Amino acid sequence: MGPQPHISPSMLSSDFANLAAEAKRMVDFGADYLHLDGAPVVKSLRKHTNAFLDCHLMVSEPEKWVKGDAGKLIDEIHKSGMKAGISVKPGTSVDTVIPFAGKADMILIMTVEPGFGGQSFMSSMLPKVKTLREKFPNLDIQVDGGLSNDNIDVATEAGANVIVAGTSIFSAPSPKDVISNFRSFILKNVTNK
Ligand SMILES: O=C(CO)[C@@H](O)[C@H](O)COP(=O)(O)O
Repeated sequence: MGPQPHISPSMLSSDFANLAAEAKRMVDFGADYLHLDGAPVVKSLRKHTNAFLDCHLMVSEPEKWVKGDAGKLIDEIHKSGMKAGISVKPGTSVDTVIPFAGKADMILIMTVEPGFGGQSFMSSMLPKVKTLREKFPNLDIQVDGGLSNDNIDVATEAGANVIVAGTSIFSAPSPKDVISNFRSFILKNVTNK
């Protein structure tokens, strides 16, 4: 059996004035993780929802600011009791994260330029996912940006098992159905492949 499904609604698309309630609603709909951009949001949410907040500290673009020492940074994050992930933006080659994939708990392949929700999914990023999945059959591989029922098939066929989605979940008539659909594609194309 391969990596388990993890659906992670992006709270960037939630009602910020009711963040804790929104988070609880997503968990009730079946979310496994909550995706939060920015430390202040994490801090505020922790006050209310400690029980189900699974925190990954994502190291973005490691080669640009850690100068090749992302491995040490991952060790420090682990020592502090958190999981550590690494993310790569669309313009960055997947080769930059391969050296750290055995150490990191998760690799995030951005499928939009980071910044805001509602952008179009970049299918041209899927070869990066495929490369990682071929090399690391048990790795948690996350995709983030423009994910919806229209592209969950190709994203999971490439090997993604952690799905971040804002617009498609929060604007759906039934967020629960979207989360459940994402999960069934991951199970079929990754976990039970
Ligand atoms: O961090 C980001 C964008 O920078 C994402 O987490 C978005 O929030 C995803 O939103 P959708 O593309 O699913 O609307």
